[in-house]
Amino acid sequence: MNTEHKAKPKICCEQVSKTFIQKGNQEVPVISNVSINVHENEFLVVCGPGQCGKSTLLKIIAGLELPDTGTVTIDGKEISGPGTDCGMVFQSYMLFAWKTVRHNVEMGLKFRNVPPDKRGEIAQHYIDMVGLKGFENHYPHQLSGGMKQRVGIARAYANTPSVMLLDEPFGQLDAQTRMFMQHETIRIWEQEKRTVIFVTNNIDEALFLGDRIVLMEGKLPGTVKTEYCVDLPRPREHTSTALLQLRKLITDNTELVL
Ligand SMILES: Nc1ncnc2c1ncn2[C@@H]1O[C@H](COP(=O)(O)OP(=O)(O)OP(=O)(O)O)[C@@H](O)[C@H]1O
Repeated sequence: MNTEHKAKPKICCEQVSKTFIQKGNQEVPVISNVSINVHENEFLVVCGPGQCGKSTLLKIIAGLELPDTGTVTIDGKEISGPGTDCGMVFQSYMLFAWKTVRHNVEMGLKFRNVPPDKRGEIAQHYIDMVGLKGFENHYPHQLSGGMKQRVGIARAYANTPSVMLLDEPFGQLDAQTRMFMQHETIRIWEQEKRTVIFVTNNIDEALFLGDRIVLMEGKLPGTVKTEYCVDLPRPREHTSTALLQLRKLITDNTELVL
């Protein structure tokens, strides 16, 4: 499939490898020679089974882990630690239980000393964008799983990063809410375009969301097996013939159980 792109990539991972030292001083190579380019405003999905190093790759791109070998650049600048380029949304919601929706969304802005008025204005914009208007003063325990994840998305967006990294954000949601959140993710991305890397172990989610899917191998160390361009118009339907044909092509060409 044609995956050529003329513009210079926004994110370049070149030959990235990482080994962790685990219990008993055992060295566990987790990802090996992973090279991925992501283009400005592209929605890239990294798909692979559990424990193939997807989260580790995302953390390296976010600067939360450093690669042993290889480099990651964003806009040509090498990543050597956490910065403001990347917003991250995690599978476990990572909300502050004792803070309201509004204060959770304002958190990053507060750390960056944005004045309270401006913080409120920015937070409200993103609370509205994710559909939580009216829930500003609710606490996380008063929200459903999908709503909590919306807070996580609003919080990440509020810091206006140019890159959004989403690590299996809907893994804890029931099937119906998950599908709804997939629609919402595309609606939000189309409203405020960002370069997105979305990690999932679910091929249907990958096909629904991605401009391109990078498939990772199942055994450690995780490597990139292949990639597919999903050249289908949006909004997509999970059951459309074109989508199901591509699904078959992908699953026929991989021994992974996805
Ligand atoms: N900080 C760490 N120290 C030691 N080992 C780690 C660390 N982080 C991850 N690992 C190991 O790396 C391997 C890959 O983990 P990772 O979370 O990157 O995979 P994943 O594909 O995202 O998995 P899942 O889909 O199940 O979340 C696992 O065996 C995990 O135990």
